[in-house]
Formats: sequence, structure tokens, C-alpha cells
Amino acid sequence: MSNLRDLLGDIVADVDAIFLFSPSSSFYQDFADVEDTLVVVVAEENSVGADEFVELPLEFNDVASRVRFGVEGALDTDLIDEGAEIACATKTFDEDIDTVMRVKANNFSPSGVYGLFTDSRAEPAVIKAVLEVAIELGKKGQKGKPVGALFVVGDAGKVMNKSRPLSYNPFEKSHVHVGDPIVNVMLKEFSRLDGAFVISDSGKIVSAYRYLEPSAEGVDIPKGLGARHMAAGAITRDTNAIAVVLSESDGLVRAFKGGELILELDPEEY
Ligand SMILES: Nc1ncnc2c1ncn2[C@@H]1O[C@H](COP(=O)(O)OP(=O)(O)OP(=O)(O)O)[C@@H](O)[C@H]1O
Ligand SMILES: [Mn+2]
Repeated sequence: MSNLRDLLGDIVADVDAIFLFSPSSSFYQDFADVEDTLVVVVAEENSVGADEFVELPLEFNDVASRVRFGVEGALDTDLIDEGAEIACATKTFDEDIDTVMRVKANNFSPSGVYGLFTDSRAEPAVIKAVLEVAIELGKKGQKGKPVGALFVVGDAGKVMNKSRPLSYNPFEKSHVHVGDPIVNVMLKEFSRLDGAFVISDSGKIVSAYRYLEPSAEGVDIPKGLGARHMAAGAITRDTNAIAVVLSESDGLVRAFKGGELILELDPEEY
């Protein structure tokens, strides 16, 4: 006869690390002193003051994406090695941690999502701010109508060289940055018009209304996506920029880097 506790105990038996995803501080405190097991907190902010911490750029409402990001981040910062077995404790439906799963670090082939934030020309906070604008725009649309938008982030000089203006640039003489609430309103307003926004490594809005003219050679984006997505993928192959696209037709937010689709999010889930 076995009891439930013994059977389920196998899930956490002999793990090398426990990852706590956005734990409350009392939850974290209960785990902080577990002997012989590395405790890693994965969250948007290290509000519990954990020694071992991986910063989530977004809450990632999809649990698998969240876990994947945490594991990729811990591998990249050498908190764990590829052979590690990890117990992940995370929220799925409840406000508190309600889920525990066991994962092997070497079962993850890198998706590039971690590198999108930490290994791009633009600052992670800038990429995060742009994704947030795109998600918000996707949720609300522009005056209730679905709207598309294309943001090219980082390596702005080169991006400007590989594009041309479709109209006068409303950001010509301004020094405004993405993430500023007023600027986000402006970005949403200008998204009704054609072309791409160009944003610098540090988040300065360099231009709106740019028609991108990168070479599309060797760019392999999923079939069914149109010119906006092709231009987004291609500019990230031709320069060291990343691109964030909100699709007018399917409402999804996608991020491209190095000519490849790295991330796909549904704004409705955020
Ligand atoms: N090379 C480009 N540079 C900048 N903007 C572009 C470029 N090509 C297309 N766009 C913009 O994308 C808009 C939509 O084009 P299209 O429908 O072909 O793209 P899409 O990938 O299907 O995007 P969506 O899913 O939003 O429809 C165009 O109206 C234009 O504003
Ligand atoms: Mn289209």
C-alpha cells in the first residue's frame, strides 16, 4: 500500500534545484532554507530578495513558456547545468502556487526567447516596453478596430539606412522614449498609418512611417504571413535589430530576431 504523498513525492525526489515562479514572500521563506537543494526564484521582480534569481520580462501566461524561459535563463547564467533536474512550482489557475512539475534542463532546445531579451543590441527593458505596447494595442485595437503595427528595435542607424520615409517623421526633433505613458499613446495613435517604427537601443523613438527595404534573401518565416511580417523578419537578418509585430489580421504579437520567428503571443491572454 502506498499513500498519495509517497507517490507524488517522486516528482520532487532528488532534484538538483527547485524553481519558484513568482512566489509570495512567505512561500519563498518556507523554501529558502531547504538543505542541499538550490532554490531559484523566477519572477518579473526579485521582491523576495532571493540570492538566485532569473528575471522574467513578461509574466508569460502560458505555463510552458514561463517554465521554458526560467530554465533557459538559469542555464544561460550558469545557475544550473544541462544535466540538471528541476522541480518547478508555479501558478496555473490559482493566485498562489498551485502546480509542481519536474523538468530536465536538457529536454529544452533553446527557443531563443531568453536571448531575445538578454542578447540583443537593444536593452532588455526597451524590448519589454515595446512588447507591452504591442500587447496593449492588440488588446484594445485602435478605437475598437483591429490594428497592425511593426516596431524595429535596436541598431537604428543601420535600420534607417535600409528604409525610407513614407511620410514626414513626427518624431524628427523629439527625444522621447518608449515606456513613457504619453509616448505609448503617441505610438498607438500613429500605428493607424503605414510603415514601421524605428527605436534605438536605449528606447528613443527615432522614426515612424518607415518603409523597410531589407534584402529578404534566406528569410524563412511561416507561410501565410504577409509583407509586414516578411519585412520584420528580413530587417532582423540584415541588421542587429529585433522586430515586434502586431498582426492586424490574426491579432497575434510576434517577435523576430536574426531573421527568425522567436516568440508568438496572444494579447488576449495578457
Ligand atoms: N516593407 C515594409 N515596411 C514597413 N511596413 C510595411 C512593409 N510591408 C508592409 N508593411 C505594412 O504592413 C501593412 C500590412 O501589409 P500585409 O497585409 O501585406 O502584411 P501582413 O504581414 O499580412 O500583416 P497583417 O497580419 O497585419 O495583415 C501594410 O499596410 C504596411 O503598412
Ligand atoms: Mn495582411
